[in-house]
Amino acid sequence: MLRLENVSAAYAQSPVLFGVNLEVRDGEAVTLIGRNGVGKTTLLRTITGLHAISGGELHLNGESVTREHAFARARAGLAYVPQGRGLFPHLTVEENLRMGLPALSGREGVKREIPELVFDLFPLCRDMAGRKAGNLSGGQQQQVAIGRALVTRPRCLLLDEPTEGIQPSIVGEIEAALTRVRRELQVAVLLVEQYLDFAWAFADRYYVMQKGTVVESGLTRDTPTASVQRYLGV
Ligand SMILES: Nc1ncnc2c1ncn2[C@@H]1O[C@H](COP(=O)(O)OP(=O)(O)OP(=O)(O)O)[C@@H](O)[C@H]1O
Repeated sequence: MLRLENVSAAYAQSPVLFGVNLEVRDGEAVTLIGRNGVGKTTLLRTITGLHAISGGELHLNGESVTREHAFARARAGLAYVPQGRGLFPHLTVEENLRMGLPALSGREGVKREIPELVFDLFPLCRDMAGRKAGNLSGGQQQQVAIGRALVTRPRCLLLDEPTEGIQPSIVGEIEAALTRVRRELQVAVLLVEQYLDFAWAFADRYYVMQKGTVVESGLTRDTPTASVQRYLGV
């Protein structure tokens, strides 16, 4: 589905990612963990095309998209929920959801409307359709942000710390919704997360990043969270 080979990226003359190798297979849930500042957000932005790749190769569905722009990668099935949700606070929930629709242009047989499943997974997207997104709670905004990403009918969803600043009861709802997304839509997920219990409950496999590169990977079910906690400690 998604394969990174030796991917590097930099901010001006400062390298931040060094030869990252990572794979997310069809329908798989993978979590990427690591301390603040190791390059997780930069990696997600590099995958989406929002940040320039300076070396290596990026494959989507078996084809190289290394030189494709963000819009082409979205059309090829990538969707991204950024850290802090990235909603437009002065637009309504419905207007935010509709922002995902342009990525569908040119895709044959796909109606340019919000799929019913988004309302089914996140009923607040219908119940609060006319409310300004900026007036919603953090947990509600996160649900709208995931709903907006699903509007593009992605095959691979990239999520940057969806539990950040969200109360535990809502984390459970988000986990349940994402599990349904995987099962019912066969969407693969790459989840950047600091909340290990959530990441381990959700993901099949994990990667650990340190200083801009992957230093460990494995199956979550074979690896107690205690053994990777040291990578997140101060
Ligand atoms: N716009 C930018 N310009 C210059 N350097 C940046 C920029 N954004 C991030 N960096 C630097 O790149 C490195 C990686 O940052 P990044 O945000 O990708 O890490 P992260 O692992 O996602 O951390 P966090 O969990 O805090 O978001 C850090 O050293 C950071 O200071």
